[in-house]
Amino acid sequence: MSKNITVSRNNKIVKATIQLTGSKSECNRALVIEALSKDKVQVTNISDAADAVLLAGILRKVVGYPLSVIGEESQESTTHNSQLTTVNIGPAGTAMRFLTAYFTLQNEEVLLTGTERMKQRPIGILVDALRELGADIGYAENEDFPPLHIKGGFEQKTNQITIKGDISSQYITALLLIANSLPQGLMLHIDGELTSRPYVEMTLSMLKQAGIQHQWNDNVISIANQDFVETSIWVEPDWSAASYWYSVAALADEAELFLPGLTSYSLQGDSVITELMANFGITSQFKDGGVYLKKEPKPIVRKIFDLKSCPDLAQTLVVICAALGHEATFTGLETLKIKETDRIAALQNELAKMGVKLIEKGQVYKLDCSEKFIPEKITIATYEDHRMAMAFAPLALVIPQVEVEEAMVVEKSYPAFWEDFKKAGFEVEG
Ligand SMILES: O=C(O)C1=C[C@@H](OP(=O)(O)O)[C@@H](O)[C@H](O)C1
Ligand SMILES: C=C(OP(=O)(O)O)C(=O)O
Repeated sequence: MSKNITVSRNNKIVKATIQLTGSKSECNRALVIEALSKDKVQVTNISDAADAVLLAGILRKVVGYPLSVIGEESQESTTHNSQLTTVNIGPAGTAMRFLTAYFTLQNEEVLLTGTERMKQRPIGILVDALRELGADIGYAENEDFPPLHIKGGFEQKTNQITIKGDISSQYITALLLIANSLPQGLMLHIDGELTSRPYVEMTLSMLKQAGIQHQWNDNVISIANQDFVETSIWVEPDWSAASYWYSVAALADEAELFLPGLTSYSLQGDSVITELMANFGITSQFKDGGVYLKKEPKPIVRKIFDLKSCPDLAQTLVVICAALGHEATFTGLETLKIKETDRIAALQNELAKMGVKLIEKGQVYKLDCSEKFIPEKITIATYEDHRMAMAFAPLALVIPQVEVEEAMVVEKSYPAFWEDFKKAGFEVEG
């Protein structure tokens, strides 16, 4: 595939069945659980998401893993110390955070690194918590940021940890995933508001599937030292990926889509897309082991969307509203600036190409479509962010040509995205 692809479409009636890959969030938790359980727990329906394939490669110690993750290049760069293994997790935020905790328990010395962007994504809160437990972690470049130098295996000093909840739930998940393997277990006090809460609930549910019990009272989550049970964990299809099909449905004149494998009782908080998109006339009917999306046009009334529990849906929703000229207000977007890119700035830059403004007023963001126009062609920069590519691609239903730069970024969570777009009748060139 060339770097850029151009998407277009000669009709606005979309009918397709799309089989989505496994959730990268569920899969990455399951892989860490599998590794810590010493294979008592087996993961099935592993996601094709590059972040998950990458983590599976590291945890299952696949030699010669692609993307030179634990390949020769990175190992050569660490010859100054033969004890030190370099593990490069590329752009995978969950892998970075989960492995930081995981490697503190292994009798290994590891340099945990990632892309240039990963080196700008803060991790100090998690490192501080692990150090309080007794772990030996150093910063190889800048204080509070990857790469990290982890000397694994430590004597636990305490089981009481207080951690800020409003920066990233991934720090909390990372600690919870290792909690039952700690000799004294863990009592985690969450300080302040918990962001991305459904992801913490997902972690606890998956631990439960693996036999690990917990208590959650007010802001304290406790997990005692206990053993995993023999079981297998099946990874559900990815609801965040499904959101782009809701977007397609919202921008089409007529849409009938079937997404097999998705259920209404998902562990993924992003399944809330069904409720959010009901506001845009998209119905979700669960039957035949999947979900049917149908468009039943109706006026859009809802003006305020709080996305604190589902930050990965922000780009999808903001772009849908921009395309429809619906001047909505968004809250709960605080964490967007430290994701794959500064997603607020990226949205502002790209929406400006169709005259739409996303105006920041403290913690509230408002869309201004008063100068909106529909160009013949729009070229979208993706900032190494898969969700920029996937959120903007459905614009091909309203703009004759949508060129997406560095289109392979979709691999991070949804490698078959462009193939699936073709299946749904889009022309995808490049
Ligand atoms: O735990 C997870 O799997 C994730 C948690 C969220 O991050 P934050 O907790 O940093 O918001 C989400 O944005 C990310 O894509 C996946
Ligand atoms: C934020 C995301 O991923 P991560 O933090 O795992 O890199 C995402 O997939 O939108």
